[in-house]
Amino acid sequence: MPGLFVTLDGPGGAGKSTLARLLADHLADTGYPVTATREPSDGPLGQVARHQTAAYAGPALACLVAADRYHHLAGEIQPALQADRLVLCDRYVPSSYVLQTRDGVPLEYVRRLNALALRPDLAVLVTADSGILEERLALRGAHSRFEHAGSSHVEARLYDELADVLTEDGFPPYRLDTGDVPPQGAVQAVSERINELWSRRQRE
Ligand SMILES: Nc1ncnc2c1ncn2[C@@H]1O[C@H](COP(=O)(O)OP(=O)(O)O)[C@@H](O)[C@H]1O
Ligand SMILES: Cc1cn([C@H]2C[C@H](O)[C@@H](COP(=O)(O)OP(=O)(O)O)O2)c(=O)[nH]c1=O
Repeated sequence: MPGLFVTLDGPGGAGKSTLARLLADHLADTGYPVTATREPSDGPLGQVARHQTAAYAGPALACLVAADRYHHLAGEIQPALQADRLVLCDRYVPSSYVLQTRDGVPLEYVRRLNALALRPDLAVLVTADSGILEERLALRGAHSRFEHAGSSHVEARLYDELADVLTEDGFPPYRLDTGDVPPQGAVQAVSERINELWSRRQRE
């Protein structure tokens, strides 16, 4: 697959959406053909998955998110990569490994459900100390039933516990701790990695 596929995952409050927005702007300003997107997608299935986490749970939410993901891949991500674009996706399969297992779905089922999803060229794990995450979430406010007091600790720990499985399945986490790195520092760190991968890809 041409282009470059970069995903951002991590616990709520880690700074994924902030980084995704600033990184997309920075890369576009430096001349990259950027397609910025997110999961759940902005399509009809994604809208339900994003806004109705109170109504959908367990295997139903796992399947809904996976169906949205395959549709998003076929309709937006893969065409952009075919056009040699840099695709930046806020949340992808690693979020399902963590959120769906937290929601009671067996890990093996989540792995099977996502087995056909394209593997990214770079899977960034945006994270921070759980105390910092809790403070940020308290300030920003919760976006879903997955975000509540104490949730950051569980989520951050699960990303760490699943690091080996994620690596084995094609999502080796490139860890970025935003605890003591301001947003512009995070942009700098990820764009350096992207520059390396993009130059290598252009030489292939
Ligand atoms: N690198 C950072 N350093 C300090 N605060 C940050 C950083 N990145 C994001 N924030 C703040 O943390 C809060 C959560 O960020 P957000 O991007 O919404 O996280 P996520 O998308 O991972 O849930 C926001 O108030 C944001 O301004
Ligand atoms: C990507 C993804 C999202 N979701 C659900 C739970 C999330 O809380 C919800 C919305 O994503 P989220 O990133 O928390 O939304 P926001 O950008 O508003 O912070 O979608 C899953 O259950 N599994 C997934 O793999």
